[in-house]
Amino acid sequence: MTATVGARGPAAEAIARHVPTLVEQLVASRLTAGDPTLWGPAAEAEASVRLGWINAVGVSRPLVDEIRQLREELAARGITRIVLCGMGGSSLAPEVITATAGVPLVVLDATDPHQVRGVVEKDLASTAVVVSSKSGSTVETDSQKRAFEAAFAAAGIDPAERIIVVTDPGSPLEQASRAAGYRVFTADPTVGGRYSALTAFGLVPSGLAGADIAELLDEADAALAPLSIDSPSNPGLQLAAAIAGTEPRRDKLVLVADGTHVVGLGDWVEQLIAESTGKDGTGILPVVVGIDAPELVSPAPDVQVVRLVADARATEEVAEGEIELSGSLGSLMMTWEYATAIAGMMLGINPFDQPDVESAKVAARGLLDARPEPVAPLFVDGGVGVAGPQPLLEGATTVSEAVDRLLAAVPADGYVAVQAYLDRTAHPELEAVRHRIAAASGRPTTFGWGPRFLHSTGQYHKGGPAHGVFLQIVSTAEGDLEIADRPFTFGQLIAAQAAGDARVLADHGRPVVTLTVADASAIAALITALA
Ligand SMILES: O=P(O)(O)OC[C@H]1O[C@H](O)[C@H](O)[C@@H](O)[C@@H]1O
Repeated sequence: MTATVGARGPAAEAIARHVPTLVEQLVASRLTAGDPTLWGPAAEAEASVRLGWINAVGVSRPLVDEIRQLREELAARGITRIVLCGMGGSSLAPEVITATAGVPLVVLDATDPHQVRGVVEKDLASTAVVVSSKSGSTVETDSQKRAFEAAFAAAGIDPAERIIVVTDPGSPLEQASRAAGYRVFTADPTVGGRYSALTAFGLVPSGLAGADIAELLDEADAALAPLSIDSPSNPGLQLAAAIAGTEPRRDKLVLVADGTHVVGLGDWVEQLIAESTGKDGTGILPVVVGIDAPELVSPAPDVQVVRLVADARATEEVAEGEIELSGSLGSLMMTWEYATAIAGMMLGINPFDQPDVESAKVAARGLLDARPEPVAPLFVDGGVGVAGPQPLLEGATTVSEAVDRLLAAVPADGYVAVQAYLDRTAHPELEAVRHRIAAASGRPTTFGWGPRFLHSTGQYHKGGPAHGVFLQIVSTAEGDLEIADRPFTFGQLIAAQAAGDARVLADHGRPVVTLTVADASAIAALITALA
């Protein structure tokens, strides 16, 4: 089932206006041929080493058998639980692939000490760990790997029998892993992280967990021909025009699963779109919502709804102003990758870099080195510490007053970002905050778990238009976890990540309010205060 795009209203007009030009400029065939000039001279050097994803299906085929053999080998040794350590592009695709296939994969893309401990201290005897990092230097992934090495060693298990590494050739992780005797898969370095779904990064953990990766590649393969032709029927051109070509531009892309068999595609699309387009003060903000979201009730003029539906029949009845999308998972992944690259061209940005992600990493590193005393909250309400810029919070004495002040600061074309640096497996109830804030603010609201979102919407928040306001929720819960041979703990790392990102956002002139909770009762008080 190749991808089908339907649209009504401004998105349909955008398709009618832009697709003929894209066809005339031979954009689809030039992209398929790997033409690095599509994004202008400033992006050419990078684009020339970032288009490997177009050939990923063919390049990845030999992996299918290798991964199947390894899965059988592991199963023969009684290893049935697969954990994936990785951030952003190194974990979001396997999460969708395995959830859609209905096979279990434990994704650890966290630094919260409780969440890490919950994964690392469980069922070690039957566990193998995939450590995925293109760069091989991502601090979260390195720390997770160290936690597993220590846990295996403490349990008398040889880590070399359990740790499988996916990385780019020549990375520091490759060198260290080969020296340690780990099984290593290398991937094509001309594929950036968020475009790596159909490379070893998407396939190794998914295949080991039991997903049918041969079928996934078949689906993507079938999508290639329609995506490569210079024709008005090309779904990649249609989707690019619909998400980047509305006038005036609807730059908040609200993604809702409504009948699709694909589970969690929104989170993967979120990274692809936010990191690819959110830069140079422009971009498209992906907002992942549930079916009952306030954003869907009467969408604001700057909101473009994308409904992920079951099949093309549903697209015959596209709701006014919406885009509908259906297709197999493999075809949807290829289609979004094409559409994002083409949308980047239409927006005049380089869709293959992420210039503002680094700033938060640098700030976190600085805080870990300097270890400043924690800043005292302005006040505490119901066990929740409240901090934020003085003029904004002047006179506020409760959590709900502070949040009201923050929401009052959202510009007419702005958005709210809720960022929770907590154990997402233990506190899924926090996600309800998104709905309440969206309803209260009347503006699109994103919800991200930290540090996971730093590798996704984090780029847009700092590099996109300056119209976001930020609500951080951080924890000072007890029960930290050491990281072997590192001068900081998981608790110190996540605290520095939150404080570092808040600092960079504030430096960019974005208002940030930070709510600090120490235990479950403070979390409950916070949720009540936001009701
Ligand atoms: O795979 P890694 O090198 O560990 O990178 C993981 C993530 O790191 C950064 O945040 C990048 O901005 C992401 O695009 C990438 O997916």
